[in-house]
Amino acid sequence: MTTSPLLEFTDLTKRFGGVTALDAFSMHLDRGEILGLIGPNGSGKTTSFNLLTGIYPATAGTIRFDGQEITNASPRQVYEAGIVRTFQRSRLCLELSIYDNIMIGDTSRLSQGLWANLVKRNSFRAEFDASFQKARDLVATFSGHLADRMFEPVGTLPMIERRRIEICRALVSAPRLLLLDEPSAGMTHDETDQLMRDILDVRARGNGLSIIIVEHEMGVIERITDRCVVLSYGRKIADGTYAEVASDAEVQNAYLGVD
Ligand SMILES: Nc1ncnc2c1ncn2[C@@H]1O[C@H](COP(=O)(O)OP(=O)(O)OP(=O)(O)O)[C@@H](O)[C@H]1O
Repeated sequence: MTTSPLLEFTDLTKRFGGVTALDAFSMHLDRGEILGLIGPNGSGKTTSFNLLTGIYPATAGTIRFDGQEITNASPRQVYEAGIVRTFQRSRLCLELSIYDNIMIGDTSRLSQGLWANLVKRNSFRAEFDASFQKARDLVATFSGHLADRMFEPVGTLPMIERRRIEICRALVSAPRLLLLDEPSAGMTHDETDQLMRDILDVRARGNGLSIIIVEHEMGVIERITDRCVVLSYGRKIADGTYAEVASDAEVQNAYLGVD
C-alpha cells in the first residue's frame, strides 16, 4: 500500500504583476483525507485551485499528484490524472436536463462521432444506455427522487439539488481528488446541512476519494474536515485539525485582527 501523500505542493508561488497571490506555499494531502483550505478573502485559496487544475501557470514551485509532477499540466491532463472541481458559482446549463449536465463531466461517454452513431444505431444505443445507467446510479446515491427526473431541466430544481448535480458531474469520471470551491454558497442553513451529509456519504462510500474544500462557513469546515490548512496573504500560517487552527493566535489575528 502506498503511504506517500496523494498531493504535494512545494514552495508553490503565483504572482500577478505586483500581487503575490501565493507565496512559497507548501502542503500535502493524504489519501482519503478531507482537507479544508481556509483563509480570509484574497488569501490565495482559489488561486491554489487554479494552479492545481492548470488554469494558471505557477510562477515557481512544484505540484506532485500521486508521485507524478503535474506543475503547469493542462486542464485536460489534470482531469485525466483524476482531479476534478466544482466552482463557487454554478456552472450548470440550466436549460439542459440532469442527465445532459452530468454527462458533460464524463468525456469517456461516447466512443464514436456523430456519423458513426447515426449508422451504427445499435452500438450507439448500448453505449447510451450504459452511460445513462451510470449517471442515474450516481444521482440515486444522493437523491432517489432526482434519479426519476433525469430528463428534466436543471433550471427547475432548488439550489441543493443543483449542487448535488454539480457534485455528480464531478464524480461521474470516478476521480481520485475532488476540489469543492465554496459548496455552501447561496444555500440555506438546512440545505448546507444536507450537503455536508452528502459529502461525508461520498467519502464513506470509499473508492479512495480525497477532497479539498474551500469554504467560508466555519461550521462546515469544523464538521467535515480531517485537517485544515490556513492561508493569509498567500502564505500558509497554520496546518492542523480544526480545533488546533481555530485556537491558533496567528489564525485568529488573520481572521479577526485580534492580537
Ligand atoms: N487573475 C488575477 N489577476 C490579478 N490578480 C489576481 C487574479 N486572481 C487572483 N488575484 C489576486 O490574488 C490574490 C488571491 O486571490 P484568490 O482569489 O486566490 O483569493 P481567495 O482566498 O480565493 O479569496 P476569496 O475568499 O475572496 O475567494 C488576491 O489579491 C486577488 O486579487
